[in-house]
Amino acid sequence: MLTIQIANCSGRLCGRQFLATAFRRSYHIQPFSTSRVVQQPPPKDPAQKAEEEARKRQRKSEWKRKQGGQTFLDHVIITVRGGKGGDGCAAFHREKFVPYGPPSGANGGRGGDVYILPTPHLTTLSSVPKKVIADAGKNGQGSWLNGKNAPPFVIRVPLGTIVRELPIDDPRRAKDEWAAEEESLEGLSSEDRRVKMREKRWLHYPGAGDQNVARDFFLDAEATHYKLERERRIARRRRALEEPIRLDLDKEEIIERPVDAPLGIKQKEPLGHLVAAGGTGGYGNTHFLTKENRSPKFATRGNEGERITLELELKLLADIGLVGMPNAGKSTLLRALTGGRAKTEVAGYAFTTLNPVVGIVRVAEDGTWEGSISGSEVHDETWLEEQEEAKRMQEGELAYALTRNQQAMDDEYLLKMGKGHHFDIYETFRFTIADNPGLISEASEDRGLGHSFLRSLERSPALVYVVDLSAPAPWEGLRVLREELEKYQPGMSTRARLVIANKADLLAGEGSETVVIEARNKLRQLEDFVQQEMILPDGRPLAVVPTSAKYSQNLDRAVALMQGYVKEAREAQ
Ligand SMILES: Nc1nc2c(ncn2[C@@H]2O[C@H](COP(=O)(O)OP(=O)(O)OP(=O)(O)O)[C@@H](O)[C@H]2O)c(=O)[nH]1
Ligand SMILES: [Mg+2]
Repeated sequence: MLTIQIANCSGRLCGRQFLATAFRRSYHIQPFSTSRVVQQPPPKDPAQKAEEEARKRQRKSEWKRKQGGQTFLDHVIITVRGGKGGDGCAAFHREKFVPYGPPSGANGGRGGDVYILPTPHLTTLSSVPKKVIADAGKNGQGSWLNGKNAPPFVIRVPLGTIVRELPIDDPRRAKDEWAAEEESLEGLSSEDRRVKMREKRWLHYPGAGDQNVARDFFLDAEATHYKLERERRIARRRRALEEPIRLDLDKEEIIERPVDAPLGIKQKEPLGHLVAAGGTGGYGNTHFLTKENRSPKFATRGNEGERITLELELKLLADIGLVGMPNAGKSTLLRALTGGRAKTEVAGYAFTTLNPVVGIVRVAEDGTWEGSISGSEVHDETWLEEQEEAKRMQEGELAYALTRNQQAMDDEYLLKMGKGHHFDIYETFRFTIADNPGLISEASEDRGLGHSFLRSLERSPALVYVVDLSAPAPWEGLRVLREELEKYQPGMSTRARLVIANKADLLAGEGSETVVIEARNKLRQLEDFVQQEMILPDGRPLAVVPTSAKYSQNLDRAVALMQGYVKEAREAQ
């Protein structure tokens, strides 16, 4: 068969291609196609696909960890600078038959302000930029056109962040704009200094510079400018000394939208707290117009924005902290307890979780908790759940699905679930619980993910150990966890109250009698170990609860115990 290969050329056909196409058409020749020659690879079987997917995810998470970008950061120092104001403009109005028009140079726009906004979905400070400079305002123009103000810059930080301004004498604090200028002028003669400072503050109409600086009118304006600047500097210093910034960002900022707001009009977004104001724009030459001087030929440049150095510290405020070896099922447990609301990755390899994640457990009067009724029964690995969801979506199953809130409002749902399950009404208690990265032996020597993330649990009143009951000797793991907690902070392990022996479902095997007896023995062995070695300061041993987080089994007891610890801790406060 005769085939003609055509070079792939986008756009119009070149001469040779045109001839080839005409030739092909007249002889009914099919174009050369690679798809007929290259064989498609055979479809992969699901097990192989799953394995590949898991490997891909693990590589990605390891890469993230090595990049250091996603590792948990709970303390940073950032320097923040408001945007510079736009320069004023020195211009005169020109028009036909008006050869000497009035001054028309307008003012510059304000530089961007910098705000700090607590954002619920963030869990670490690693995404906070270390150096923030907001945009500068636009310069003013002739024809009385003022420059545009710059947009604000919003630094997003997780809820629970404490913001402190570094004190004025702290060497880590960045210099303010005046100190920075003084440093750059060091070693210059006083005349050179004056020239440089003037250049930084003034703009002259083309060719009028020398003439301006020799005139009293300009020198008066300059003196006023310096006076205002000095006042601004004193005010700024006083504020930093008397009212340094200190924010405890533990509440989300919500802007109430009016119900009858017109459609299509942009609604206000929450900005957060102002930490550094942008510089004001410079004055155009119209500003200097007086009866005595009808044609001022100078304008001022925009002011620098405020410079400030902030110390951010993240204090996760979880009532309960989960501590366990990698893969014990901590993330699965958090997802099960929050009915899948807490977005934390679950996967079958070590160190899936890189940052602590906090979820909320809502408990009703009758002891039931939200996750037990509104979430799904099985909490599988994240990628499997995503696949399942995508499949259901494709099949159109979710087209008419009710959202969680719609469900709660649905009478049928209430009837089915019975009283006490409308959580917006019957919720009587709630507590927060933090999932953490895995802790391994010698974490204090920086093995695995180290143990610095335990800092986020320093303020948690109760800790819960999670061990894998299907492991050969779960009690060994418990010993390691306790040692690592002690190495991090002596006395920390005394806050541990409960041992969750997870993955109990794996011990059931096919359910034969011998397997069940073996499982019971193992659990008893664990309980014995805890009774002998893990004693609370008041002499009682820690409680042991076998569970299956994946299949939501026996979690009621765990929730009830946790609730008790949190209540106790709150009462003791
Ligand atoms: N059979 C069974 N498997 C479970 C259970 N809980 C968790 N798993 C599985 O155990 C593996 C690890 O679960 P994760 O929840 O990611 O464990 P983790 O403790 O958060 O692990 P790291 O984040 O790496 O410290 C996953 O494959 C889960 O599906 C359980 O109760 N039963
Ligand atoms: Mg995890």
